[in-house]
Amino acid sequence: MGEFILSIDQGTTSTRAILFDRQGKIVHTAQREFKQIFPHPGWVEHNASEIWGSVLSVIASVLTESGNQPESIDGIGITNQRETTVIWNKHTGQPIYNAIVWQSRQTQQIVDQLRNDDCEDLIRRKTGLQLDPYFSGTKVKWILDHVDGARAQADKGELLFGTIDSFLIWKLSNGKAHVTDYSNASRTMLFNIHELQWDQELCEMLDIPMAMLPEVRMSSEIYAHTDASIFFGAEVPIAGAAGDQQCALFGQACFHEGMAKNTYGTGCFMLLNTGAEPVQSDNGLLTTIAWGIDGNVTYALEGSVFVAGSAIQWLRDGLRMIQKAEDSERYANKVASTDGVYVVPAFVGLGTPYWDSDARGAIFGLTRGTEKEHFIRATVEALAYQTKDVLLTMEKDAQRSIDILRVDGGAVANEFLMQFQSDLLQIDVERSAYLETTALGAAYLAGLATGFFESSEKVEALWEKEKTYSPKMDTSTRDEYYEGWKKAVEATRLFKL
Ligand SMILES: Nc1ncnc2c1ncn2[C@@H]1O[C@H](COP(=O)(O)OP(=O)(O)O)[C@@H](O)[C@H]1O
Ligand SMILES: O=P(O)(O)OC[C@H](O)CO
Repeated sequence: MGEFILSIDQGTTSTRAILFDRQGKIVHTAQREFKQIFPHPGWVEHNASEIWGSVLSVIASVLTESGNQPESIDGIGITNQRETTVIWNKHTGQPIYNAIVWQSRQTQQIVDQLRNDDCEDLIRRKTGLQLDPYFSGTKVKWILDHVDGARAQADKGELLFGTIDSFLIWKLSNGKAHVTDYSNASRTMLFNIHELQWDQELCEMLDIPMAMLPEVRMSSEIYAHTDASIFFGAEVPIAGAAGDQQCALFGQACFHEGMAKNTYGTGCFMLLNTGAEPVQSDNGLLTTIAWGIDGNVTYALEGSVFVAGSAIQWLRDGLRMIQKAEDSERYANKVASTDGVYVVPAFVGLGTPYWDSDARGAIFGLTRGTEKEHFIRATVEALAYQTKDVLLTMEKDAQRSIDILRVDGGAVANEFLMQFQSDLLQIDVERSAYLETTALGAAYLAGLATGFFESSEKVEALWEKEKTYSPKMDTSTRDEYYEGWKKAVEATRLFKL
């Protein structure tokens, strides 16, 4: 048995490789950013070959920098930015187009057509998802429709589709396994989450040959071994995979019905474990699969905010108001409030509960006295307001109150944000001792399959809280702030070009 589990966390902005020990502690991390491609306004793409290169490079770095051999790895867990769509040639392994990223809006027309054809209800019933360009199905169709010769190749069975997990497992195993897990399949808009299989009617609706689709497996099982020629001479079991938000739920040990977490990364994603039964949402939440383990599937309700940490990146890279993401906290703390300024970062539309893909970002409440500090504070606060929108919806749909929120992701380093979040929600916000809960979740999934981790009970006992933020703001101020936010969102949605 090896000494470590290797987690590969393939996120929207960077790829990480992390070695975990038996206590779930990080032994070493390597990270690499890759290019964000914006071919047109609202489109977001990645070069899938560059992503594959980044994966190999972080694996090499984590091993060499920590002085470990590939043989010391007991198993590999993969977690990924979800919905992002790759189509590759099964003979050459070459992607036929850039990966279309989950945030991208280039399939809006396909979505509009499906809406006109009255498919929205059917899609929601079968997949638990909203009809939106966010999900993989319309992205697959777009690539097949737009890349010269792609449809003919697909019909001949020469092309494979996968979310990033699937692509990486195929690459690492040198084409031996074309698989995905239940959590990732549930984000494609092609998977029937009740029957637990690809849905022929949806595939026909989108003109997608089913032969392109990966086999759907448990989130914790050995899918294949790495090919020695690729994995530095070793054949290591690839033993776990799940979408990054589901992995964060697992890494936060939210194993029981009613437990919730919110991850503040590029976007913000709140997931509530709803147990063995799917809960249908009437208010714009997604019904999704959390994971499949030991032959059983667990469901979750999810609220998705498209722009969260990326709004902070926009302050840094687009507006050049800050030099580093962490500067946002210092500036936010320099003023006592935003003085009535609201930033609604609807850069790629609005997700839960609005699902308004035509909305675009807006700023309200500017006066001659507005300073950079107010603007920055309002942008940070927007992460918390969007989270409140989601939490209120979740409480309504799940018909239960959420009394504690476990949080993780890059932006939870921001103490101002955490306190403001607790104030706005009037509940305790618990920051996990492990900020890399996504990668940890993937490590647990892989380690449970190989026997590296003994049981989910043992894993649950490893969870540790680093800090609790409790509400301090008086309720009238909180209500006044939130009312202002709701007006700002309403006004944002009225403005359409
Ligand atoms: N101190 C901070 N305050 C606010 N946002 C932050 C801070 N540190 C990092 N971020 C944001 O967190 C995001 C990175 O988080 P991460 O969990 O690594 O995201 P992802 O997995 O989506 O790539 C970036 O968008 C960054 O702007
Ligand atoms: O890369 P992240 O962490 O922002 O996660 C992206 C989500 O999986 C998109 O659904």
